[in-house]
Amino acid sequence: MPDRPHTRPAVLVARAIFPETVQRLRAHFDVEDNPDDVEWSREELIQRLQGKAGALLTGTQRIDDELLRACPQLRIVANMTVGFNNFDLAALDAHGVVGTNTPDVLTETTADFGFALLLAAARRVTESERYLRAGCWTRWSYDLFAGAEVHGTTLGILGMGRIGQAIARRGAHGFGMRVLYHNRTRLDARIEAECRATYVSKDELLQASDHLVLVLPYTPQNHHIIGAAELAQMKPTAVLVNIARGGIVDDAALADALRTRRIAAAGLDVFEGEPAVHPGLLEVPNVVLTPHIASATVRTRRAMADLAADNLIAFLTEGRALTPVNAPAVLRAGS
Ligand SMILES: O=CC(=O)O
Repeated sequence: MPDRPHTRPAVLVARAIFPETVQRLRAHFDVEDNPDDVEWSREELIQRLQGKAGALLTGTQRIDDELLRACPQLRIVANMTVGFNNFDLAALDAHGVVGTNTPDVLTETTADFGFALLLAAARRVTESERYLRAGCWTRWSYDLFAGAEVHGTTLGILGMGRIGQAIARRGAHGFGMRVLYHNRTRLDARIEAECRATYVSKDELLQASDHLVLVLPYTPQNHHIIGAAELAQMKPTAVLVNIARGGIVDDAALADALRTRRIAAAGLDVFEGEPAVHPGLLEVPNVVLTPHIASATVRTRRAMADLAADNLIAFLTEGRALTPVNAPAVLRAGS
């Protein structure tokens, strides 16, 4: 009997990423990539996924029952993000498809950025830079862009996973802050001690924090977990930082709270419906706005791309994903 021709698995890289990472994938797979970073419609994505066993994604492509039905050869979807709210996990499980994310490699970098936003918003960095660039700075005055203190204040953290803990360590050990946190489950005493963080109820967190950083995953339960009622509980001098996901904050309510100075300022890296930004947020001066870049250092983005690629390689060549987010009882058969 003639040997069956050896076919390599085919994978799709849905967005432009580091060429070196694509090269690494080409050593194992037939790769279709998107070097020009064309914005594919969902229909086009589904069409390009035909015959593909794996896909490297960037967290914005919705992977659900409809897509998985239409792509019966797909066995693994590898996000180049730690968040995976683009995956319908029940659908992945039902179709025997593994999803992966990129935890750990971005933890410290993202925590740095949380602090960058907190400091920038509290100390009015971007607002004062706009003033200077506009040629408005004519002389020193005692209250020019006087902002809120950060060191020695009370830092609240909503969502105490890996990134939340890295922020707590920066606050407690670097800025001498008292750290409060609220999380779905309380951390064990060793981690609390290491982060010097105290568990409190959500209401206490909102009321007692001088500044509040949001680092929780987006789930239906967390939709608008910070809305008008929660903002009303915060101190009027507080700064709110969102490096989690759009949709966790009700952006319309936040724009209103910033406009009326219900809270002092905000630093936002993620938005409901991004890349669109609520017009009310664009109108107020007391908010620092960045385009979803909390993990964007060159080294970290390389590590994220590499980990997503390593997940595809490990799973499609050896049958084990490195950082899976689900464990389907039955896996889709390989082709
Ligand atoms: O938002 C970015 C990520 O989830 O990694």
